[in-house]
Amino acid sequence: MMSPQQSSNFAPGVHAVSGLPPITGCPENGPPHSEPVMPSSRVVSPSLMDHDSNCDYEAASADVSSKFSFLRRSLYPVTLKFQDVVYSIIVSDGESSCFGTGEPKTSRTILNGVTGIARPGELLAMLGPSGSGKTTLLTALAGRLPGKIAGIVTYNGHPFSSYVKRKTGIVTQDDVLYPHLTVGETLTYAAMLRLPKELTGQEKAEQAEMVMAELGLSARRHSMVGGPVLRGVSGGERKRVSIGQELLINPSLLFLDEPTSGLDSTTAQRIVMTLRGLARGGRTIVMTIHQPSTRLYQMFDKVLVLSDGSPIYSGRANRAMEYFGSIGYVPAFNYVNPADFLLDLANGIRPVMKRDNDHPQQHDHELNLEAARPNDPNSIKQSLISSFKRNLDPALKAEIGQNAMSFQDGRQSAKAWSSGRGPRNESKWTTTWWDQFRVLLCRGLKERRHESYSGLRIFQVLSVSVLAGLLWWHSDTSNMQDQIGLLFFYAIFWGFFPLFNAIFTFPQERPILVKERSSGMYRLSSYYFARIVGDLPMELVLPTIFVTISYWMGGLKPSLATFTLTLMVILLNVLLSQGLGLALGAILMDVKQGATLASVTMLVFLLAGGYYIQHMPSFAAWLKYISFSYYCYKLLIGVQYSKAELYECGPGMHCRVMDFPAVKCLSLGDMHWDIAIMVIMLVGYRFLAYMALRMRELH
Ligand SMILES: Nc1ncnc2c1ncn2[C@@H]1O[C@H](COP(=O)(O)OP(=O)(O)OP(=O)(O)O)[C@@H](O)[C@H]1O
Repeated sequence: MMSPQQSSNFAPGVHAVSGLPPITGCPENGPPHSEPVMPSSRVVSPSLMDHDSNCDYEAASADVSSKFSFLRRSLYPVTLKFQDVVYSIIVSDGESSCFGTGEPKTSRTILNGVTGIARPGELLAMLGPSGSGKTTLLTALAGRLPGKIAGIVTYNGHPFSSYVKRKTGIVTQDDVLYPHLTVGETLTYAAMLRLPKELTGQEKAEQAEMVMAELGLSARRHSMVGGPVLRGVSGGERKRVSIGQELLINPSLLFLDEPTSGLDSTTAQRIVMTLRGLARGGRTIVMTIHQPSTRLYQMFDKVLVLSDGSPIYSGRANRAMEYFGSIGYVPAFNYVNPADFLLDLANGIRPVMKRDNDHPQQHDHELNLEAARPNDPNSIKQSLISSFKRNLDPALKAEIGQNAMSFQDGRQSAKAWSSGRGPRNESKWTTTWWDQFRVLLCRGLKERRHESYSGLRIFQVLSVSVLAGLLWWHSDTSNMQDQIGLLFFYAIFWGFFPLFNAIFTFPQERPILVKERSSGMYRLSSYYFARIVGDLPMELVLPTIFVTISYWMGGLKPSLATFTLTLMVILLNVLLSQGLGLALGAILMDVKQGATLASVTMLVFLLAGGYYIQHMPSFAAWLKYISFSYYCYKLLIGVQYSKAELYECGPGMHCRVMDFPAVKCLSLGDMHWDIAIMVIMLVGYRFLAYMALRMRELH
């Protein structure tokens, strides 16, 4: 256990002076804490510890570690311990009716009694077949699992806290990055958001530069990151960008979910080498990996092997083979990849017995033992799980037992940590609200520049405006119905268009928002305001172009004041419908559902807008009061025609516009009320969108 006092031995200032744990060269230069962990020393003697196999990598790791020395400043080494971690979920058992009602729910255990320890300077790899629970365990240890876990997980003897959260980096399996930003922009914006406000912008940019240089990304500084549909940098480079984003904060604990998947072996090796170097700098690094090569395996300090959510081994990587040998599982060949061997065991595949020609009697004895052992995969797994439980190192048990006590005692101190009175007395946010807003606004504008100024969008608006101008070419009051039709078209077109654009906003941004918010990068409010302010230019420029073209071509009142007021009403309508789109997107968080609901809503608003149906039955008349198109349409007519305005209602006859049937039924009154209602809707929809985002975060 490490008390706060003890752990303060690693306090940043002291650490900066004392430097990193020494890297002295092979064979002594193992991780700083190199005592054996598990399985029991009864099974594998500590004297069997073998550093030689790691020899080649130590020098390289030392090299990488020294490269990253610029990150030492605020390092706060963390010992991660976890004991008997159990995690279950409730699932429907699949025997439901085709309507999906009344599905029986059952509990499924994903993790079952997982125990282990990772100390500063160590690289712990979690191995296991697909679906064995590696990602779930990693997410749980990183404090990001939504449900409750049973068991004990401590960080320097304390439970998870907001302080630990800020010292923790997590790199997910899928790279969650903005595809249209360059590598340089991605890392620089991350630095601006994640590094403390005490550093100047220049210093933060320099930090991003250094991370780029050390991860070999400098040459790709100006390349787009790309994604599934947009070709950008390579998969390995993208992975390094993701790692770089976490390195910027100099995490004491770094979790990586399959950082090498999909990469060639050389790139994978380079990445693991980098991670090992980072670990040697005093960090605790935990990663999951599917099928490491022998070379990769040799770089791990510790491994934890999971089989169906239960551990079959947790301890030093270079002792795993001896451990399994000591409980009777020996590979058939001398030169087997340990990872392949462990994965076979985790899958319940018993290794073929190796024939020992020098000791045939011994071999026969082993064959007899072998015959007595279970053969089917489930029994083999069960036998391995039980062996692991039996052979847990007593020293570790005692150590974690102490931890359990400190966990109880630590509740108070955990509170102090999370309330900001922690070891470094830091506030919850590293940057101010305004800085977050500013950086997020700039980043959003850069990311969406292609979308905002896309030729296709501009072409769409230009072509519709010219078409409308031609269709309504110089319409005048002799064709009142046509002219009113143009005003209604404005209300509808500028209701649909922004609504459908806005619906995609939050469902599309959700993965990045979740990732960045869970790293405590910024407040939700600063993100939200940056997003809506960032959308403004394009939301306002396009309708302005549209109205300017179609208004004058369409022969509406040739008065600058009327034109300006018309434009204002349309811009208000645009902001309102955008707000509704944001709210629908945030509530449903699903593009398909959002688009369906939006089309139904807009159809209702269109029909209840006052143009098509002038005499609605009283039981449905209320619909028009919730339709913002109705208020917009009323305002456009109120702005266009004065009370005394006349139109040609027959050959040589003039009537009051206010008596025109389609206008009369709108019962135009004081326009201030319509404006007030639209403004209330505008604020209400946006507030609703914000609240929906907040609620989503809680679930
Ligand atoms: N929220 C969930 N709902 C349903 N099943 C879940 C959930 N979370 C995890 N599981 C299940 O738990 C098991 C472990 O999942 P996990 O992603 O941790 O495995 P893994 O070892 O990381 O797999 P892989 O190597 O394929 O990524 C899987 O069978 C998965 O389907």
